[in-house]
Amino acid sequence: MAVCTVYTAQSLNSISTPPKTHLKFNQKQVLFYSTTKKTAKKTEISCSAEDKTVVIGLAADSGCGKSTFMRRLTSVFGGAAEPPKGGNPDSNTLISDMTTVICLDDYHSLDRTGRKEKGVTALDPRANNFDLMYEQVKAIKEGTAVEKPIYNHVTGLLDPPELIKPPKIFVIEGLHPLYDARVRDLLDFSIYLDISNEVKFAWKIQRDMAERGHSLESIKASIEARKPDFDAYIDPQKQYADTVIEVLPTQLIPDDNEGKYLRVRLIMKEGVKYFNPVYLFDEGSTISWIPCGRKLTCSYPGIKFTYGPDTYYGHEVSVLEMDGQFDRLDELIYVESHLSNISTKFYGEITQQMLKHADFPGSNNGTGLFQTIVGLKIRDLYEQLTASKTAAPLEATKA
Ligand SMILES: Nc1ncnc2c1ncn2[C@@H]1O[C@H](COP(=O)(O)OP(=O)(O)OP(=O)(O)O)[C@@H](O)[C@H]1O
Ligand SMILES: O=C(CO)[C@H](O)[C@H](O)COP(=O)(O)O
Repeated sequence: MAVCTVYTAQSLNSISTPPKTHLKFNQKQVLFYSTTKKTAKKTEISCSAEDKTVVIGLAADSGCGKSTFMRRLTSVFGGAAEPPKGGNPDSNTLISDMTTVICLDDYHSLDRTGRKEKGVTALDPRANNFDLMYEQVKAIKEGTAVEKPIYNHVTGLLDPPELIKPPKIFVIEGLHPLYDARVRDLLDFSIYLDISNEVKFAWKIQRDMAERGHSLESIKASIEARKPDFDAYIDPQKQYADTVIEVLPTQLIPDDNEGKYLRVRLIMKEGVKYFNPVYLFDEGSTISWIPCGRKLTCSYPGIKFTYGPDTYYGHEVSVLEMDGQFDRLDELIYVESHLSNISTKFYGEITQQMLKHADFPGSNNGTGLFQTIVGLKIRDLYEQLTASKTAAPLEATKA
């Protein structure tokens, strides 16, 4: 355990000005008065800065697989994610032992009627309260609980707020986690799910017709109505993401428009602290690999992996791509054993995770595979970040 030197007031009651900084030590909030150093009492205590919350941002349009990704991510950290106990049954929050996932729809400043009256969509920044989003994400990151609003998707109204306590890993998912520069700067890691229009359309039709009773025409109309704001406010966020999962129609079947087979690209930014991009065979080389053969069963149209360096919005990136789908998920171990920097804790962990959630959408293709890999990379990043934060105060004391 690191040792921290803390200057506390002799008596907290004697302090009339607001504290400069809040630090969290051994589960307790300690007020740290850097400006009152002369009069304050100097104490050395063991300090556990590992309590600090790591903040992850996941951006995507509605119906693009955020919930599915979240289920894979929270599973990597263990324990099931549940809505807050005894809270609003329409809460959008999911809590597990290590993680709390909030949906940024809760920062809509206009309810459904308000948006209709003003003629704006939920994607429009004018329908969202970024000041509050920033204040509350910052507070959580600093270890302070917040009363977060709830946007009720059933009624279309803003409900009374719910208490959110700082977890170890705080995930903010939704339309705008990377839109506001202040919120963006609070993120320790960010992901953008980039689903091409063709694929988005196929997924939305499948869900909204089967589960929500919408007609094909109304789904088409809703996608068209959102498109200008999607292009203006949501899509540009992908340039800021540390990792993008891009989902496109297959190239294995010429002019395919059935949407059954997908080409999925994992675009990983180089130079991100605590994040080493995954590679296939040889780091930095350009590789094309058709693994179908003795160890991997592939029916038509087969499977193709590619890997190599590229640039994305002016950033150096590594891109791992999978086109096609697995016939047998247990054989994924063959592919896993050829990937490096995957941040697994034991041989076959990716395959085990994929088999565990074989019923989730995308488990037989690159969407499930890459979401699982990103989950493992986030766990690794969390472990490195907390280890470094624990060590950091000791360094400060030495200085
Ligand atoms: N990887 C995938 N492969 C195939 N279909 C998928 C995949 N991911 C999601 N879908 C489809 O898209 C639908 C929406 O997925 P999900 O609920 O995870 O998205 P979401 O972004 O959380 O949506 P919303 O924000 O509207 O709640 C699912 O019901 C499923 O039909
Ligand atoms: O883009 C969305 C993100 O989930 C929703 O459409 C937005 O939050 C508005 O919700 P609703 O349609 O339930 O009023």
